[in-house]
Amino acid sequence: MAAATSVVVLDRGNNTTCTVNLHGSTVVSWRVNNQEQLFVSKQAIFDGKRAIRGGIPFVFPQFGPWSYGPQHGFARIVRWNLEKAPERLASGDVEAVFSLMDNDYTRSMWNHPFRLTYRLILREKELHFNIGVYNPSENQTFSFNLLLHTYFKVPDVRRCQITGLYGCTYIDKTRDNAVFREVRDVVVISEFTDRIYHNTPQEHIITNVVSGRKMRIQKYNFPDTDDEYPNMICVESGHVSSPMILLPGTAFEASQILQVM
Ligand SMILES: O=P(O)(O)OC[C@H]1O[C@H](O)[C@H](O)[C@@H](O)[C@@H]1O
Repeated sequence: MAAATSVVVLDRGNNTTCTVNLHGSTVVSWRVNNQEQLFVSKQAIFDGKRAIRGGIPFVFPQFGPWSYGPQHGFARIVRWNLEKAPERLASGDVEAVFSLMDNDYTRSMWNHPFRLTYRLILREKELHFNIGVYNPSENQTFSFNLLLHTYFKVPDVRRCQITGLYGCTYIDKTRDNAVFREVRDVVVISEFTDRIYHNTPQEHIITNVVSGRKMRIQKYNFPDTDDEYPNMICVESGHVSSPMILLPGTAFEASQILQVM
């Protein structure tokens, strides 16, 4: 188990909490009225080294296998800083900010200065994620992938439907990365599925998550959606099918809102 000091809890009251492990700034729990919304594998290892299997791992600067470092990059396996401890806003919502900068370890794989900020706001039935990527270099451009690898807890993935994928092309990783076009208005998952959908709209709804409710995903600057199966459902907002290029001295922002409906 990670040391207590590695875990930051945003507590909105009414048994609505969000727990973040500083290892990877991984959201490991989001409870709404005491109902856990996220899946964490029973086999998840909290050794401060490996990626936490479940919750919301932060994928940066690479999505997928990487010749210079670990799969899905380093952000999910390094310790982040708590930039701003959880604080109650006037609205009653609770905000916390996490950050990560380059160091010798990140430079050994990816030789760029960078600064990531990850701002979370816990509302009554929502969790907001605001990500900033900054390139402080004076002359070097870098490119990256970014993805929030969200594992939703579901009673039975075969009963979930996902909206917002109609007409999108996708890469099917279970079929040698062949490219198809989605023809269904709502996608149901009846077998192991691992796909990247391109240019997805800003909103998806997943039906039949915990307590038979719906989950709304709204996203900004995340043009891709990845989904996956066994006894949970991963619907991930990402910028992965083409690299995001960041010029010196500029910043990129992306955000996601999860809402229990
Ligand atoms: O096992 P991990 O490195 O955490 O990756 C978990 C999964 O991430 C993404 O969803 C990929 O599309 C999958 O192919 C991969 O299995």
